[in-house]
This record gives sequence, C-alpha cells and structure tokens, in this order.
Amino acid sequence: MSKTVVVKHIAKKYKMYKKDSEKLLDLILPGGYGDDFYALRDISFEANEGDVIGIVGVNGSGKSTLSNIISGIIPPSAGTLEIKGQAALIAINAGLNNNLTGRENIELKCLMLGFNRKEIRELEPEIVDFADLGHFIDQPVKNYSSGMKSRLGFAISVNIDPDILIIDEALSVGDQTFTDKCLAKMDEFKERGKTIFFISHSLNQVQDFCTKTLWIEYGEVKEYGSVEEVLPHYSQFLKDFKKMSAQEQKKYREETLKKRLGSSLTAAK
Ligand SMILES: Nc1ncnc2c1ncn2[C@@H]1O[C@H](COP(=O)(O)OP(=O)(O)OP(=O)(O)O)[C@@H](O)[C@H]1O
Repeated sequence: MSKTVVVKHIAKKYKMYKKDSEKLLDLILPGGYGDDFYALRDISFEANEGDVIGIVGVNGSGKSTLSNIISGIIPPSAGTLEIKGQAALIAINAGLNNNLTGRENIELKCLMLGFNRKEIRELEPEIVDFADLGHFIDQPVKNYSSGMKSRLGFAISVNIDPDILIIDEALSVGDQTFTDKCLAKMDEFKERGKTIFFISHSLNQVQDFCTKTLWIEYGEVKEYGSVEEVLPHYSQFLKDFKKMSAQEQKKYREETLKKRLGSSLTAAK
C-alpha cells in the first residue's frame, strides 16, 4: 500500500505573551518579549492509501494545528511534510468567506483549486444539492449557523474529490440526517482507498469509522496504531483524568504546559 502522508519531526511554535503590551513591544523589538510555546513538538508518523485515522486528544493538545499543517493552511515551524495528491480540510468556518454567499463561496473555492468555469458549472449543482441549504445558498455565509457552514464546507470538500480528506470536528455541529449523509460519503471515500483524517471527541465515531488512531497529548504523539490498540488506552486515560481531583488536574495541566514552553524544550527542533 503506498504512502500518502509522511510527517517528520514537525513542530509548531507560537509566541505566548503575558500582557498585550508585551506583544506590541515584541513587534517593535522582535525577539525580546514573550515565551515560545510549542502547539506541536516533534510529531512524526506516516499514513497510507485507505487509512482512516482518528486523531484524538484532550482540548488544546494540538489536533487542529496538525490538521491545518497537513492541509497546507499553516506552515510548520520545523520538520517536513510530504503529501501525495490534493488534501482538503473540512472544519467549521475553514476557507469560507463570510461576506460572500454560499454559491459564491463554491465558485471561489473551486477557482482557487484550479477548476475552470465549465468544470465549476458542472460541479456546482452537485455541491448545492449535497449542502441542501435551500434558499440560504444565495445568502451571505455570515448569516449561516455553524451547522450550515459545516454543511457547505463538507459539500464543497467531498465533491472536489480530494485524495486526502481532513475532517476537523465538522460533524459535531451537523444534525443527525446530515451526519449520516457525511458518514456514508466518507465510507465511499474509504472504499476508494483515499486517506482520511478524522478529528473527533466522539470515541464511538472513531471506533466505528476509523482504522487507526493517532493520540496527541499536549503537542506530542502519545500513541499511533490500530484503533483496537490505541483507543482503549486513550479511553482509560480519560477515565483516569476524570477521577483526578481539580487540584491534581490543575497540576497535570501546569506540568504539561511547562513541557511546551521554549525554555524547557529539547525535543522540538
Ligand atoms: N495562533 C495561535 N497562537 C497561539 N497559540 C495557538 C494558536 N493556535 C493554537 N494555539 C495553541 O496551540 C494549542 C493547540 O491548539 P489546537 O487548536 O491545535 O488544539 P486542539 O487539540 O485542536 O483543541 P480542541 O480539542 O480544543 O479543538 C493550544 O494551546 C492553543 O491555545
């Protein structure tokens, strides 16, 4: 089975400021203010054709940062990424222009992806039909609910037929009918051997839909392997975490934050 995504030693660094004034001063005198914070540090893994990878991890662990890097929306601060084919990200709000209508967004996105006018004319009815937004398709996206934005984003991304599909929490805001329709479409992608990354806090969806699980813990790969192997470990971690007292949870968060601050880093390149 051929490799579609190869991620080597990826890190993503942001600046963390204690006060707004520090941010301003850092603009004037770059480098002198704020701490380096690693949203991701030293992430390496590979994905193959037909892999459906559930990315799990607690809030703030780095899942969206990773999905944005794989889809090319943001660059990594270090490391390399090899992608075979075209990757499309489906996330709430991703790539939609709020001032344009749904239909105009379809046209813009397709143009940006290199489709010509004729191809767009052919694709548009399929996308409009899948999104099923009624007359809202001709309303500005700023008037959409988050579920409606997700419908439009999903409809565009699956109908342009990408090789790699990255779904970041987009299903969590859809109603059941739409979620079922999306899951059916994703099954079709899976059967056609595409690579899918599925970011979700729903362990049931990961269990039912994915073949592999990538568990990210505070910017690092904690475990990567089959769903059967990794998901029970993550589930146990969540149970243990819930059992901790508020004080213990706070201590744990502080310790992991320390590991992500630049001064204490050794692994991130
Ligand atoms: N532009 C940014 N500037 C500074 N810090 C950022 C930026 N984007 C993300 N972060 C930080 O990086 C960390 C990882 O964020 P990310 O959104 O990737 O987490 P996540 O695992 O997707 O979380 P969630 O489950 O809550 O969606 C967080 O601590 C977040 O505050």
